[in-house]
Amino acid sequence: MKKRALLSVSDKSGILEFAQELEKLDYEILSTGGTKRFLEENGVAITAVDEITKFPEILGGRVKTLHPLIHGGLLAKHDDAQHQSEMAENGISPIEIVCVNLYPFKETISKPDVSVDDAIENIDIGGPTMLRSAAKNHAYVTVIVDSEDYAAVVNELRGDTKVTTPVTRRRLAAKVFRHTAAYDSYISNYLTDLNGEEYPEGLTLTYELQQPLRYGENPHQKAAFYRSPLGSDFSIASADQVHGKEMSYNNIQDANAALQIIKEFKIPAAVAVKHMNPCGVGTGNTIAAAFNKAYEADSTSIFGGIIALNREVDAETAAQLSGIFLEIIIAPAFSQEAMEILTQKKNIRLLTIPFDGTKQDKWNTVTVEGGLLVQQPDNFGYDDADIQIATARKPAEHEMEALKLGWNVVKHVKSNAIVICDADMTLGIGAGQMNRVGAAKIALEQAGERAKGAIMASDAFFPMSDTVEAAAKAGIKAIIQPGGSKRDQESIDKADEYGIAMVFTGIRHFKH
Ligand SMILES: NC(=O)c1ncn([C@@H]2O[C@H](COP(=O)(O)O)[C@@H](O)[C@H]2O)c1NC=O
Repeated sequence: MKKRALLSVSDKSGILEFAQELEKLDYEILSTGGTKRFLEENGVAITAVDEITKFPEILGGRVKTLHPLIHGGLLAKHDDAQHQSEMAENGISPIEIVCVNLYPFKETISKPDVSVDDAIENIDIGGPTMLRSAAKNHAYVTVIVDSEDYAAVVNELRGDTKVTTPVTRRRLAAKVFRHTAAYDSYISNYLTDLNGEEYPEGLTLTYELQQPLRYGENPHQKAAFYRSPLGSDFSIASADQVHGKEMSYNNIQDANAALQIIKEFKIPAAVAVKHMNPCGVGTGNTIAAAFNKAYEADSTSIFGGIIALNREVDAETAAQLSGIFLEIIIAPAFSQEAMEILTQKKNIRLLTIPFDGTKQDKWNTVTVEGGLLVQQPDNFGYDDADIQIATARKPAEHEMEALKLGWNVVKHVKSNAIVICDADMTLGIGAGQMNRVGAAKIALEQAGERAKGAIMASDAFFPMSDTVEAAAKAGIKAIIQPGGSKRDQESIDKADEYGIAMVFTGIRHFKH
């Protein structure tokens, strides 16, 4: 009796060649409606599954292969006497190879106007059932869920033993269970979202390997990058690397940080990042002017930095960029001339990102040892409606512009965070300090003389008036901060004493 292979696929790519190889290897091929039609049209002889089950495909395809004559053939142990006698009694023959890919549920729910009915109809039931049966019985059955595996299986079947190896069968079975687990997680997350359930009793997250990395944060740490298939489409995971060395773990983190900052700006802007903190942010009428400001903001720290720009990089900007040692440049596009200039540097990584992406991650996650924290992304930007003027003096118009810039940047600086800036560039950034006045001193020292007439932004309220005092002494003219301290009045009095304008946003932007 011929060995049997059951092929039932939604995505038909590569299936014809695979079926032809199986035919050559003398397999009988069983198939469901659409797969059968496709293969027969291309000259492959097929036995219909319903010829075996003597039961038609019903309910618009909801029931095709869910039958003991199929699942008995998939689940029977080939060397178990009891199984073999039950098979014979019930007229069941073994199926040695199963090749199934599933209804495109993920692709269906990714369509913007998908209906619930359409989504439900794209939940595959018979396919995962066959995959799971075959994968459980991988001691005897070869199961394939990914067309990438067709060639490897054919190679083994062509070998001397004419069978796949136990290691291959186990590898393919593990892949199946990963695949069906991910498939179920898309379905459960979709239904959970429809019901608006926020914190279900379990969280099933699915990621796909983007790339193994040479190492992690340090060379002795192994690492890889996984992407969220239904996640943000304006992200480092959706970047296209057009030039340069392979991205590293730290590059990915830094590039992500740079992107989150650049997203705050509609006007031409440039952001330089080091160790996940901005070291310079500039805006201007052109992208070259914006980059120039970001460079001037801190021409020391930018060395070895990661740059994100929100306009196409032109030749003028490329010429400026190429004068500095940079790790990465991210932009919506690079002009041809810019590419010619920048690609002269072999190692620099050039990334394009679709800045018109509209999908956002619904949750941010971070691991702690033994667990996972989830929270909404911090999507609050500067909003005039939040602003309350706390001091006698109101900010002047140009100070207000600077306050907006400072507020948009300080949100992305590790807490405790202080930013000194004017209306189109940062002048000093104090990041990750254990006390607020310490962050202020770092930022003010870096700004130096440039602090005179500039503004200060603070990611959280001032617990006492010492930061206002330090700001005043350096010549700061306006401050933006959330407010909300029991001792706000002391800071307000201090600002009034020095004629500083201070505004409260009511929103805190801690970043750990
Ligand atoms: N209902 C069943 O018994 C069943 N058996 C196989 N399928 C799926 O039907 C698809 C192939 O269908 P066709 O060969 O008719 O194009 C495959 O994605 C397969 O996973 C089924 N469909 C859905 O549940």
